[in-house]
Amino acid sequence: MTLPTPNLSLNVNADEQRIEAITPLYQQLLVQLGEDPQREGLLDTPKRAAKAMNYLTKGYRQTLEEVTNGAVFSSSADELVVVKNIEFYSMCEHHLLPFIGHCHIGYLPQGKVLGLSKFARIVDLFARRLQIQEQLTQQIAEAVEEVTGAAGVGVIVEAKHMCMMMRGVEKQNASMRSSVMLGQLKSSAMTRQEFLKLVE
Ligand SMILES: Nc1nc2c(ncn2[C@@H]2O[C@H](COP(=O)(O)OP(=O)(O)OP(=O)(O)O)[C@@H](O)[C@H]2O)c(=O)[nH]1
Ligand SMILES: [Zn+2]
Repeated sequence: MTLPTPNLSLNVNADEQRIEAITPLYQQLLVQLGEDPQREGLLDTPKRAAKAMNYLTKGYRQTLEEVTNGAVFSSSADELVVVKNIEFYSMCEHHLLPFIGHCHIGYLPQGKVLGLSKFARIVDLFARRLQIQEQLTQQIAEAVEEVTGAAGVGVIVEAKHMCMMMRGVEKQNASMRSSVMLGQLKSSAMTRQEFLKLVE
């Protein structure tokens, strides 16, 4: 029996086509920066940069269904579950510079739990796009709520933004913390406190 692989090859072709289209744009960028794209060290740079950018935005080409892959299990657990310190790398949509940090996710299951690794996959699904931190936080929370049907979801994201460190105000120690609380984590101060204490 032959295994069906049409989707995979379609994706590979789409990636290759995108990289091919982006490569000359990076070549132009090098020229505009005053560089010589023909010098030895830069010969493969436009293609490498295009590949890197394709990877860093791969979340646009994935869906929640794909990344969670049906790993939702029946469970009678109904106490707060917390996954802490999920690191991520994202790209600020204003400057196309990285922002880097970690994310804590808590949820109150009601009949269903999600496979542990899938929380990290959900974070990357949205982090691997052009983002602002507040939207990233909101999208992660809504996705966890959608997949688990949880009675409450809390997400905290803490990150350092290269656009604020390498340029602009050049502050090296400032970090940004954003949170989104849904359902019982929003309505019950006690549950929210429990979540905040667990991720301290
Ligand atoms: N709220 C929020 N702001 C962000 C995020 N990433 C970058 N920014 C900010 O977006 C703003 C864009 O401001 P502009 O004045 O249009 O751009 P700019 O001249 O490059 O700003 P400076 O960084 O102050 O030099 C800046 O204040 C950035 O710090 C984010 O994830 N969330
Ligand atoms: Zn920025």
